Formats: sequence, structure tokens, C-alpha cells
Amino acid sequence: MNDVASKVATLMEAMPYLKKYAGKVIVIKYGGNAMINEELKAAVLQDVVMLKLLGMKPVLSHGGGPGINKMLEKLDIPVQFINGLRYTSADIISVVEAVLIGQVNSELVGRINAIGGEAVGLSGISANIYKCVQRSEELGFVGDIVEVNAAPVQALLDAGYIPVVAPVGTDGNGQSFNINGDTAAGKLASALGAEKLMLLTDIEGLCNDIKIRDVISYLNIADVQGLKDQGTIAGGMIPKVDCCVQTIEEGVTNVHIIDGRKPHSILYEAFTNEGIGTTVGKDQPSVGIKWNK
Ligand SMILES: Nc1ncnc2c1ncn2[C@@H]1O[C@H](COP(=O)(O)OP(=O)(O)O)[C@@H](O)[C@H]1O
Ligand SMILES: CC(=O)N[C@@H](CCC(=O)OP(=O)(O)O)C(=O)O
Repeated sequence: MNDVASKVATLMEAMPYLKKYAGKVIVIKYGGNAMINEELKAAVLQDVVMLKLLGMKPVLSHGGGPGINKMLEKLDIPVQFINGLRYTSADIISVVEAVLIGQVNSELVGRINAIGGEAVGLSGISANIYKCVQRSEELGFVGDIVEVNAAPVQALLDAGYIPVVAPVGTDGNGQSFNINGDTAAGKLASALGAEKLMLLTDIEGLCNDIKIRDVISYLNIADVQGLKDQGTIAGGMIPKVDCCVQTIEEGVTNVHIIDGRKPHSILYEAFTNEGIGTTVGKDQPSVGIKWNK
């Protein structure tokens, strides 16, 4: 195929997906180590703007854990995670807000706007978007979301803006809570009735073995407990997969864990027949699992 023919073929391959996703809400979770590299960050934000230009309603729900760690180290405050969640003292919640809202959110908004999108930055504190209760004494100011007020985010989408949302919530009485970025993105996707949730991460997808990187291309949620029991789903993948399961149970049908280190992974996932990473669902048997039996 010559060069022009192959470009046209790529566009034609995208056609059914463009039809399927037109006017639909697509929530993208961006965070972790996939956020550190500047070139990749530019590619992710270009993809988000591209989705908007192609007629979709993208929402960028971000994390920023590495930035929080860096700031805590500078301040000589110890970093501690319990089952993938950050111990968040009164001092640490101030740092979390400063980094996630003051730095990460405003940087992402500025960069989207610089490449032609119209982004508006919010956190879950804005209009009580993420109403929380304390998760446990042990974790300090970590919140469990008990209610999502998606109306302000929906209003921004309907007005043509790209909402960029930080994972900080509130008890509604002025106390802020730290929320895992994946959990917040999943809850927001469910509340918006999103067509698709994409969780960008720093690995190819859910793997049988992270040393071999053999990706499980389709994960039926019925197999999650078995994979946890045999130790395949571990570490940071636990809250990520739990979030996928909950989001699917709440009615979002297209949920994907994809490699945020691969440039333009969002466009690959959305508009190519192969897709990439791990699709999580409940409609077909898992593909690619190796059971240790
Ligand atoms: N079975 C698995 N497949 C892929 N990654 C896994 C698996 N088990 C544990 N992990 C770890 O989970 C990490 C991703 O989780 P995390 O670092 O919390 O993501 P992010 O910060 O991108 O949100 C991977 O880098 C990997 O080290
Ligand atoms: C409760 C909790 O652990 N909150 C996370 C919020 C940020 C986040 O999730 O960032 P990534 O997506 O970049 O990891 C934290 O403090 O690190």
C-alpha cells in the first residue's frame, strides 16, 4: 500500500468508532509515572483535544501521586502507602491539595488550552462533586466517595468545555479528603453514564507476569478474584482492577487499562480494530490468562 492509501485506510478503520462514540462521554484517567515524561504528556493532551475535535466529550480525570511524593520528600515528610492508598495526615492533605489542584490540575488545563482545547479545572471539592466520608482512622484524611454530583461536569461538557478533575473530595463541611485517582475516575465515569473509561498506566496492561509483560487482552470480571488469589493482580493493580469492576457493575460497558507510555495510546485504543492493553468487561470469556493450576 502506498503512503496515501495507508493513511486513507487508517481513517476508514476509524469510521465505525467515530460513529459509535459521537457525542459520547469518554473519561480518561491520567496519572502515575506515565505523567512524568514531558513528550508523553504532550501526546496524551493532544489525544484528549483530538477526541473533542472528533465530536466526543472527553473528561480528563487525573492523578499526580509522583508529584505528591516529590513534594513530601522536599518537606521531609515520610511517604507511606497502605494497600495502595496514601496515609494522609492533616499536613499531608494540605500538600495533596497544593500539588493536585495547585500544580497538576492547573498545568494540565493550561497545556490543553495552549493546544486549542478549552479546558476548565475542577476538583471534587467544587460543588461537592465528590462527597466523601473518612475511609478509616488508619489512613487519616483518605475519603470514600459516597455521592457524586456530576451535574457541574455535565454542564461543562454540554457547553463544549473539557473538564479536568482532581481527585480531592469533601465532607461538605469544609474538610478535604484524598482519593485514589483511579477510584475517582471510575466513580465519575459511572455518574456521567460514560461510554468509555480509559485508565492510562505505566505498563502494557494487566499482565500474567510483569517480567514477561504478557498482557491479558480481555479480562472478564468473574476472573478477578481468582487472579488476586494466585497473586497475579498485585500492588497498584489492585485498586485499578477493583475500580474497573465497580465501574462495569455500575453500567459503563467499555473499560480499558492501557499503556500511557505509548505515544497516542488513547487514539490507538479508541479508533483501531486491534485496540491495546487490557479490556475489562463481563460479556465474553477472558483472553490470555495463565492460571497457576
Ligand atoms: N499483574 C500485573 N500486571 C501489570 N502490572 C502489575 C501487575 N501486578 C502489579 N502490577 C504493578 O502495578 C503497577 C501499576 O499500578 P500503579 O503504579 O498504581 O499505576 P499508576 O500510578 O499508573 O496509576 C505496574 O507498574 C506494576 O508494577
Ligand atoms: C488516597 C490516595 O492514595 N490518593 C492518591 C491521589 C493521587 C493519585 O492517585 O495519583 P496517581 O494516579 O498518579 O497514582 C495519592 O495520594 O497518591
